[in-house]
Amino acid sequence: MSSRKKLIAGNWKMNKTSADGMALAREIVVEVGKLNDVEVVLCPPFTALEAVAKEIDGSQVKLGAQNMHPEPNGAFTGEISAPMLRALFATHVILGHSERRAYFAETDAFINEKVIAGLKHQLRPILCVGETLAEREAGDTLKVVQTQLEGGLAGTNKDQAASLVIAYEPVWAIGTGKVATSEQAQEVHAFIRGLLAKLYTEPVAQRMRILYGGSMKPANAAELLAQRDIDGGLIGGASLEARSFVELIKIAATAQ
Ligand SMILES: O=C(CO)COP(=O)(O)O
Repeated sequence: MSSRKKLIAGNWKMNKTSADGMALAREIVVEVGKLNDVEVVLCPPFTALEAVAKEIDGSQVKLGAQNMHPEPNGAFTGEISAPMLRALFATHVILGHSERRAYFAETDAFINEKVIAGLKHQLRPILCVGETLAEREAGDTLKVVQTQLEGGLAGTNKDQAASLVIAYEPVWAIGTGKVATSEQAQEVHAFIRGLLAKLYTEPVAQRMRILYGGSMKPANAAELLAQRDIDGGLIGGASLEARSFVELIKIAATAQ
């Protein structure tokens, strides 16, 4: 049993207009907006942030973005900064998602700049790490995760660690319906916690949340969330409908 409160974050990716996002957020707030046993974060696309912020106002549900630029402002056409997100009452930001790494060539060094900037502006980064299928089959899973984690967290200290969330998302399990087994996930989560203990300290690492992401849904959530080092989920597909997302939140609320 752990004292860490479970966290369920919905990564809507490039889905939902602001009107659709409002409707979804409203349903979620009605169902779980007062729940205290689990932390809930909605991460809509930038264009729906303001509308969703209004819907969740006054509830326990929190707001996150899916990406940001490390600079606070300037000539970076098409980008969004940490102060802009803070102005819309975002508290979290997903950084280093495998889709950003794969399709937008984000490197660990660039992701690290974003992590540092997010912390500087009082945003909680949800740093994503995870191996591809080829890397897993080559036996490189832990090496890849270590490189991404140490690269992404470079220059952070143990006081900042309290604001950080880590998400282990094996690339081969994202959007594929192929969920990692609870043993596969727990092995990597325990490894990550060990690395966090080395980077910060053991007590700090014990307080940090490590989420699992990759085809998590109501049918497989209870077993994953029962693992000692799995502290919640970063949910893609199953966060796009109120019914499955609310069910996941309720499962997390009762998981030990
Ligand atoms: O990438 C994910 C969350 O960030 C996981 O996506 P799926 O839940 O659709 O597999």
